[in-house]
Amino acid sequence: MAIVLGRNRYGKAETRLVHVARGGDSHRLVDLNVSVALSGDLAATHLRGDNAGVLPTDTMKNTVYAFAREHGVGSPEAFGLLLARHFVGTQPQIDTATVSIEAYAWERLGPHSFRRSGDFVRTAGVTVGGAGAQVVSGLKDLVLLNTTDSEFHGYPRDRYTTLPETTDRILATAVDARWRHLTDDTDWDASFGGAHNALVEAFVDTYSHSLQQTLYAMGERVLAERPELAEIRLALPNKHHYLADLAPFGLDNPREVFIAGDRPYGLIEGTVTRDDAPPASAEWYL
Ligand SMILES: O=c1[nH]c(=O)c2[nH]c(=O)[nH]c2[nH]1
Repeated sequence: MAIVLGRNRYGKAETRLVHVARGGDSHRLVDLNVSVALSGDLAATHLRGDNAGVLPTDTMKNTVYAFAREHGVGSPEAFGLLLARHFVGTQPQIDTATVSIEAYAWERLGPHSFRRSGDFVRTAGVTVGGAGAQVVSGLKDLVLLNTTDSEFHGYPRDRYTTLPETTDRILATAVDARWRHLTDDTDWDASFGGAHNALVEAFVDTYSHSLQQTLYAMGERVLAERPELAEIRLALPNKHHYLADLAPFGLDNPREVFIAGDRPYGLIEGTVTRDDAPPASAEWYL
């Protein structure tokens, strides 16, 4: 029996970068949270404390800020590709770089004035390694709700089942979705906008018999409308809304008054794929 070093990676997590592009009268604002993770031949530091191959995580943080000045910051996908290629290209002991970015939206109020608009966070995950570059775009915390057109019944019952069947309920979720691109060269912002719209439209349009059915419809719509995408993964918490019992007060409740549940919540997760899509070249998590 031997004890050996397993998979490992390291990097600087959550470097907060705000970039102001001052060209012209109207400024542009980009607000990112950038995490870098590098892996490769890192056995020496783990086994002997030999740091000859350990680019400091402090340097990774500095690189994020320096690249923002030297190259500007466009889409999170493009900025992630630039950074990931830099680390793999300049550090021979590093074979794979993953850059994960959260982008916070700011709505323009004037030429140099903005309001943080927080109805979702855009995400990008770039992995550059031996198999090339893999780009995963996504969003999280997009809260959607339908006040009707949602049923849930026909499920198995056992001695612990108390849930009443319903043909009319509120369906609400906070969308966490990631989608994998077929190439590393796309109009990232147009692609993101199209995928976001497809997700929302499918949620609105789907008459739902389960959140699972809605999940598939959302994924299917994104892949149908975005040929540049291979696969989408969704995690949809079922944000339960319970009909309040107003009978003790002599009141009826024709599906008007609800208790918004916090926890526990159902968590519905699934992947929708193009069956002819090439497999992912790197692991990616939702
Ligand atoms: O859309 C739903 N899917 C479930 O799997 C489930 N389970 C549950 O209790 N309520 C619901 N709703």
